[in-house]
Amino acid sequence: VDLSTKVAGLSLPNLLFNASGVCCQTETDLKLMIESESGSLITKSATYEYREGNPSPRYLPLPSGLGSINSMGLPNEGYEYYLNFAKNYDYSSKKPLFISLSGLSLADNVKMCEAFVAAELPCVLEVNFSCPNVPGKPQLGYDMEAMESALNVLAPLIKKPFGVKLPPYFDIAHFDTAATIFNKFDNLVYVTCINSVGNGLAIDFETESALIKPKDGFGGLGGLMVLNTALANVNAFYRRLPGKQVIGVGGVTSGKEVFLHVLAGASAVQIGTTLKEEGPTVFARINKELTDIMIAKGYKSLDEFRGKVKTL
Ligand SMILES: CC(C)(C)CCc1c(C(=O)O)[nH]c(=O)[nH]c1=O
Repeated sequence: VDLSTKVAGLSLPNLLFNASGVCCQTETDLKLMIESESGSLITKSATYEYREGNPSPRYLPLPSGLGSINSMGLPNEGYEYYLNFAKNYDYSSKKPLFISLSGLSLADNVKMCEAFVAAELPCVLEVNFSCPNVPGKPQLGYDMEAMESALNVLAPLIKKPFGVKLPPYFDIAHFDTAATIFNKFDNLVYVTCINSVGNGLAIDFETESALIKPKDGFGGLGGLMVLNTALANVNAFYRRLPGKQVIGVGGVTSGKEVFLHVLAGASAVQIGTTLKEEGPTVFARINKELTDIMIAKGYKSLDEFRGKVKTL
């Protein structure tokens, strides 16, 4: 990600981009990302067919201000829309394009990957493991055997370097098991941690009602409240995946959380809830805040502190 922001003599790579799902479903959204001061952009997770998604209200910032809840239901334009976008993308812009795929079955993921591989484009493919392979079964990221067998099919098919989007893990044994699986695949070159913290429930005190309509109000949690889970997942996989990279996402509201994600080991950092609430100007603000923090702390490059979180 080399869109360096030249500020105060520091020329840092621009490590910020959108969390998949936010400001990235339509060409209009994606153009806003291209025009923003983000370093990269990623598309909304694509399924084989167009999807309307769940009924609204399906996303809300929480009254507490501590985050958000969503049960979007994978609304997207269908994978051919994003394939076409990737075919027309200006790769000389130096702003890397990531394509998120979230097939409703392994067969769908295979068909979508085959189409992108056949197109031989410079975009980077990312498979969303927060999607169940079979409706009603746990999401792929929480079914270790299914995750490994999916990778046994998809990694050789994709051939080029690719990444996976992971749900948060909360058990050290799960970090160990998942990392052992990922280390079997050389072209799996990065993991993105974390997807929203699954199936939270926001209830309004006055109305005594769930806040969002789908799934009896159950939805993925994002924003500041998931920061510490995100930092743990970034650092756990940073420690366990030598030679691979970790993209951090979760809880970024300012340069401070970006700094913490990099300390935890992140090579790039995505913004979800705060981008949804503030809009694409958030990238200029947070890039400046991060630069100011580095100047205050005397750091000249991100490598000086990436992954260098201290322990007591
Ligand atoms: C949750 C799924 C609908 C299975 C995947 C898409 C997705 C959604 C969504 O489209 O509801 N929301 C998230 O916070 N993360 C996701 O990965």
